[in-house]
This record gives sequence, structure tokens and C-alpha cells, in this order.
Amino acid sequence: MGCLSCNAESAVATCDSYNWELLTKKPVKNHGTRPVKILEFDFSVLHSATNGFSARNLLGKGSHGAVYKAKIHRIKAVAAVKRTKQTQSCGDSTADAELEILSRIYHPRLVNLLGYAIDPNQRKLIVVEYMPNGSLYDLLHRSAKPPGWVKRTRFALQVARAVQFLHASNPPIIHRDIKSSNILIDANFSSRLSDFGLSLRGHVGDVKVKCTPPAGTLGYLDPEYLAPGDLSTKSDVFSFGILMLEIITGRNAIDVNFSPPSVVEWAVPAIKQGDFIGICDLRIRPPGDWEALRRMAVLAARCVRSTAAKRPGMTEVVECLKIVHQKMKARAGICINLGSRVGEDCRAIKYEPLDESFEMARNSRTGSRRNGKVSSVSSSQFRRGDQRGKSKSIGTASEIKFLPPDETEDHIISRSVGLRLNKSRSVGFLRARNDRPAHRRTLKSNLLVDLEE
Ligand SMILES: Nc1ncnc2c1ncn2[C@@H]1O[C@H](COP(=O)(O)OP(=O)(O)OP(=O)(O)O)[C@@H](O)[C@H]1O
Repeated sequence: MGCLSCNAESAVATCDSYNWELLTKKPVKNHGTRPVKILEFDFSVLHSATNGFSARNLLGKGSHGAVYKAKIHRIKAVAAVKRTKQTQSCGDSTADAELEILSRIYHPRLVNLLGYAIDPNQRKLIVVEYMPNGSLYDLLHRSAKPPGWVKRTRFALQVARAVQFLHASNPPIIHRDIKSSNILIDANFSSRLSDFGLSLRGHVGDVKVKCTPPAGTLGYLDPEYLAPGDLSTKSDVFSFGILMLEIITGRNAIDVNFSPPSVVEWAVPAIKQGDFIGICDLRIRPPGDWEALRRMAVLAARCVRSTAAKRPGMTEVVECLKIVHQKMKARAGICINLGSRVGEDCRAIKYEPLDESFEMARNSRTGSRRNGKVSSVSSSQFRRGDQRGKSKSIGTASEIKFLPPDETEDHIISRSVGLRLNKSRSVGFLRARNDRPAHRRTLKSNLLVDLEE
């Protein structure tokens, strides 16, 4: 197999912590170089490891093929085997891309390559580390107990580190399909970036990068990436910004049950208005540290700016998320300590919003959530559905009591206006501020967020 022959000699492979348990060896923290060689498997080995690619071993199907759980005795490890649909003669482009890129890199925050095989029909099989705890999409949108803020900020930081590593590689690697269903959760409950089928490796001016048509998942796609020449690492930054909004809000990138359906159009105006309560996921306890939430929300809004050049680089994103995660963790620690000493006070910090009105908001918001995966539809297709979505999502945060009464009222104004004026948000918000009584205008202007910070 051409794409791997040059790497197989020098490359060294890995086993994730799940597999290390089986191997009873300690995991090695290794950034960039592989601890173990990439293996070429006989098809028969993978066939028996997956019980003949049985339905019982099927982990799931994607647009490019199916993924099976495999117990590979030869390496004493559990792995995931990706079986692509196309044959080599038809041009197995996503498998080729994935193998070519994964064979050159290793990072603890990626779902790393273990090996490969070719089946009798010349289909490529890719063997990667097995992730036993599903995807971030499952946790955020399908779990009965969605993760809290400390876990969410940890996941975000881990993914940011993975993307930073890709962008810092030489030549850089642009993932092009960052989304919550491509973030898998390993045995340590850490997140890993997977699915390199659309990834490109090269500098912006390289022929391959310049000639590959735009691709990705709608809802996460950079609006500036319309032609091959528009691609840069900042397209990944945009998708990562959408992922952060998804983590903060708990809603899908595109969801017709919200108005506007696009998470960017829904959340960014609120962030600019300083309305952080209005966008955060109401199914979980509020964050202990509002300043940390503010930082993360502003960072997300900067990542999804329409002008690619104005978006931050991943190094800045990682540095900011480190602070956010530390603050969330520290606050949670304070809560736990207070809980053991002065339980009443701690409950006040943690549960204050869980009064009747907060429960109403929580129920109303969760009631409007969709469980389906982000589909290949553009938000513009849903303009007409806005009216229906509006009636479900409006007013959901109306009685939240995190703030003094005046401020809370102000949130109602900004939120409902934000929902009403989905087509022209900046003009709409300006008008809304002028409509408000003077004392509220002053209050709101103190909350306005400068995305340049
Ligand atoms: N290494 C892995 N360990 C465990 N499960 C995995 C692994 N890789 C993929 N899966 C699961 O297999 C399923 C199919 O994954 P795949 O990456 O092929 O498609 P997808 O990302 O869901 O969709 P698409 O590629 O169309 O965007 C998903 O449910 C995914 O969670």
C-alpha cells in the first residue's frame, strides 16, 4: 500500500489507555512520534477479530463506511476497524487521505492509527484506537445526564489541543470536519479528535490544497470557505467555534426548533449583549464561575467571526481555554469544600437558580431540543420555520434569577429581541437598545461585549 510504505519503517504506533489496560503497560505521553509501529494486518485477522464484521460488532455507520469493534489478539488490544465503501479502482479518496495523514502523526488527543489491511475486494480497512465512551455529540445531545461545566471545558480544551497540534504540524494539517460527532470519548473520559477522511495536509499554496473542492458538514462550515483557495487553518477555527457554542448552549449547530436555527445567529447576538445566562445549557447546573463562562462565550464568538483573518489562532484558543477550565475547576472545588463545611451556603451558590422559574425555563428549553444529528441543510432553508421555532424558544429564559430584578428584566428584552430580529441582528439590536428606558440602556451598555478583546 503506497501511502504507508514509506512510513511503516519509521513509524511507531500506540495503544490508548483502554488498550494499555489490556496490555498492562503504562501509557507514554508522546506528542508527535509514535510509541509503536503501524501494523499491516492480514484481512483474515481483522475478519476474525470482528466476528466476520458481524452486526454485533458494528459500532456505527458514517457516510464513508462502517466501523466495527475488533479484539485483535495479535496486539492484545481492542481496536476500531473502519471499512470504507469504495474500491481502490474507484479512487478510495477518504480512506487514502485518512491513512496518509494518520500514518504521519501521533497525539494523545487524537484517535490514532494502529494499522491497516486490504480486503479481497481491494477495499481498505483502517485500524484505529477504540473509543469506548461514544462521542461528544452523544454526551451533549443524547445523554440523560449531560456533562457539567468542568467536564465541558475540559473537553473543549482537549479538542483545542488536538487542533492546535494539527495546525502546528509541518506542513499544517487542516481537519475540515470538526464537529461533536467526530469527537470521541476514550476510557479516561477524555476527548479525542477523529475522522480524518476530509483532512488536507499542506500549505495554503500547495497544489493539493488549492485543487481540493470545499467540504465539511453544514452548520460547522466556514462561510468564507467557498472555493478551494479560501481554505486556511482558520476554517477549522470557525468549526471549533461552533463546537464551543454547542458545548455552552447544549443545542445543535442547526436546529429548527430554535429561532434562528443557526447557533451562530442565535447565540452571538446574545453574547455581544452580555446575555450569557440566556445562552447557557439549562439542563445542567449553572456554571460556578460566570467570568469563565463569559471568556469562553466571547472566545467562541470570536472564532465564528465571518472574516477569517479576525479569528484567533488555535494557540490563543488553547491558552484562553486553559484559564477557563482552571477557573471552572477551582470554583467547583470551592463548592465542594464549602459543601462539607457550610452546606447551606454551598447550596446557595450551586442551586440558586433552581427555583420554580428556572425549572420552567429549563423544561421549556429542553422541550424544544432535537435529538437528530446535524443534517446537510443550510440555515437559509429554514427561514420559514423561524416563526414556529420562535414560539417554542422565546421567553424560555424570562424569569431566570441570577441577577438583580432590573438586570433580569433587561435579559428578557435582549433575548426576545435577539430572537425576533434574526435577519438583521446588528441593526435590530441597535434599535432595541434605543427603544429601552434610559436606565436600562445604561445597564445594558455595561454588559455589551467587545469581541476584539
Ligand atoms: N475509534 C472508534 N471507536 C469507537 N467508535 C467509533 C470509532 N470511530 C468511529 N466510531 C463510531 O462509528 C460510527 C461511524 O463513525 P464514522 O466516523 O465513520 O462516521 P460519522 O463521523 O458518524 O459520520 P460521517 O463520517 O458521515 O460524518 C460513529 O457512531 C462513531 O462514533
